[in-house]
Amino acid sequence: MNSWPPVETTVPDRHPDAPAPDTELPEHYAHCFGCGDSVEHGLRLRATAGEGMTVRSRFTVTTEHQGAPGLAHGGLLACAFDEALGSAVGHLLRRPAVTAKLETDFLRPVPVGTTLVIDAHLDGIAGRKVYVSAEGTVEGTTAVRARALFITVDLKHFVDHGRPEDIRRVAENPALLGRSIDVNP
Ligand SMILES: CCCCCCCCCCCCCCCC(=O)SCCNC(=O)CCNC(=O)[C@H](O)C(C)(C)COP(=O)(O)OP(=O)(O)OC[C@H]1O[C@@H](n2cnc3c(N)ncnc32)[C@H](O)[C@@H]1OP(=O)(O)O
Repeated sequence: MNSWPPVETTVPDRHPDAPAPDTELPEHYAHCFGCGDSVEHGLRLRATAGEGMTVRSRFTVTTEHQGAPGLAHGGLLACAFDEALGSAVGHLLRRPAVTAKLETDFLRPVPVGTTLVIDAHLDGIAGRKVYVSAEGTVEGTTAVRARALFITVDLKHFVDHGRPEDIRRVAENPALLGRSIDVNP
């Protein structure tokens, strides 16, 4: 295994306004495939702030998430980790960030009907680069591990690159962003 983080980093402080440990975290966008309740067959991850620089997420695999018969699709497992890792970065640092790199190790298949518990840890920060890793267990056995690089961005990133009609819908109804993101900070 290569050393991690791959560059010199500092361990960031938890933002003073980060949710307290044991706080259930809200969906960050109603139409997010990872956490949004409005997405019929989305992953609907649920997350809880942990101690220190950690967040625990849970993904229950349904029949809509299959790759092979009865087993979760690997791409959707990667998506669950993207969401879980991004949630840790966003909530603990209280800064918008996007995934630049995501790597996953699939150690065991994840069956339909099981709940993958994803423990994400913010490992280090170097300028705008945020390094974060996670382990996913099913009934106590490690099934997937992931590491990612997130880059912090301004809210302008989403305005500049998002589809205008979706941006307009959010501007008209900020509740679509749940309670996570203050659009007028
Ligand atoms: C507000 C409060 C929040 C509250 C709480 C909210 C909760 C919220 C939960 C959200 C949960 C969502 C979880 C899903 C998150 C997605 O799915 S995000 C969607 C997928 N990702 C994307 O669309 C990103 C697409 N890429 C980009 O837009 C641009 O490439 C980036 C990432 C913004 C970087 O571009 P840039 O700003 O021009 O910066 P750039 O100089 O290229 O890179 C910066 C540094 O990163 C390095 N870098 C960039 N890419 C890479 C790479 N792939 N590999 C290695 N190094 C890289 C560069 O080398 C550079 O390093 P240094 O020179 O500084 O040493």
